[in-house]
Amino acid sequence: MTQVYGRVALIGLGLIASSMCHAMRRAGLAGEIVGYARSEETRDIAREIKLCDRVCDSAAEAVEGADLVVLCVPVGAMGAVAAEIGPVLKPGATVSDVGSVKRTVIDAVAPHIPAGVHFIPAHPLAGTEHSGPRSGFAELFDNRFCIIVPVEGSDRAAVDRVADLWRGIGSNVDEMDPDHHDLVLAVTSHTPHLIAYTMVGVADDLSRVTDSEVIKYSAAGFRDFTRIAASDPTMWRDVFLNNKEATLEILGRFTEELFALQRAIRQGDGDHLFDYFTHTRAIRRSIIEAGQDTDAPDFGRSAVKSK
Ligand SMILES: NC(=O)c1ccc[n+]([C@@H]2O[C@H](COP(=O)([O-])OP(=O)(O)OC[C@H]3O[C@@H](n4cnc5c(N)ncnc54)[C@H](O)[C@@H]3O)[C@@H](O)[C@H]2O)c1
Ligand SMILES: O=C(O)C(=O)C[C@]1(C(=O)O)C=C[C@@H](O)C=C1
Repeated sequence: MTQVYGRVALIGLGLIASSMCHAMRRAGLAGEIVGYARSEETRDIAREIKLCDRVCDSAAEAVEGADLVVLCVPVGAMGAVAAEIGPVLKPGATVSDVGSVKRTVIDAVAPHIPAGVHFIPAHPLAGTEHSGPRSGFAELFDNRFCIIVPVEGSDRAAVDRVADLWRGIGSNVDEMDPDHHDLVLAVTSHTPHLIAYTMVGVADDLSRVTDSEVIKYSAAGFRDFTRIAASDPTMWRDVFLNNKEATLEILGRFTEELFALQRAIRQGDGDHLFDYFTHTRAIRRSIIEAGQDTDAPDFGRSAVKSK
């Protein structure tokens, strides 16, 4: 793989930035990787594990001379970081981000990007419940999507170059408009996380079932909920505060469906339950058929094909 950028600066050295470091190194996509994180502890760890070629003590120092700057901080912190680095960005450089929400990030960051610097927002659809500089791994983005969200007047060549980087990192690339991105992610990621947080909270609250019973008898479904509900609280607080409208819309629809299922259970309406579950099973099967679930065991795929 050939180099896509000379110097890449990563601001925030958590799961996503550290995975980008490993993946860029794996494919030789950057001449030099420079990093900055707000906490001294994170910077020390990054230096100790040699995550980047250089770790700087300020964001401004890290972006100096960088061809690509990627903001990898919680979405609520993007605007403040952009304000700090805006005045020292190299003319012709590109600023991108990896935030899970796009509209508010664009509104907060764009005003700080000087003329002559490109701003190309992006969102890799890959993650784990872990965070921090030690949690990253090169394969995180392999065969996942990275959605690029060009802003008005985005330079085509700059967009294509960011797309080349993400392809080099292992991802498939799509483009979307910011509001549509936020609605899609409210359905596929944000509301499901809220439901997982709630379910784990409910289990914890139920005094007739002890915590040790929940741990001991967790079947696969609940185990997945606890994994998701272990995700970083700062990141997810910021996601919900910044994707308020879309999340509330999807949550409203979710509540309506839940009430209908609740009524069907109370009234013993087996047909309603059966039809509903048949429909949702078809959705799962179409995801597997489209090859979108790389974690699904092979027997799942062949079982679908054989029907
Ligand atoms: N974790 C995921 O599953 C996932 C997936 C895709 C995108 N994202 C997005 O990527 C971004 C980073 O997430 P992550 O999982 O790598 O988080 P993380 O918690 O692992 O890392 C965040 C980093 O940002 C730093 N930071 C926090 N506040 C800061 C501030 N005000 N100024 C400077 N640095 C600050 C932290 O010190 C840390 O180094 C978020 O915007 C998140 O929405 C996360
Ligand atoms: O697999 C996980 O742990 C994730 O939650 C990753 C996940 C998702 O919902 O799919 C979470 C947030 C993102 O912005 C992108 C990906």
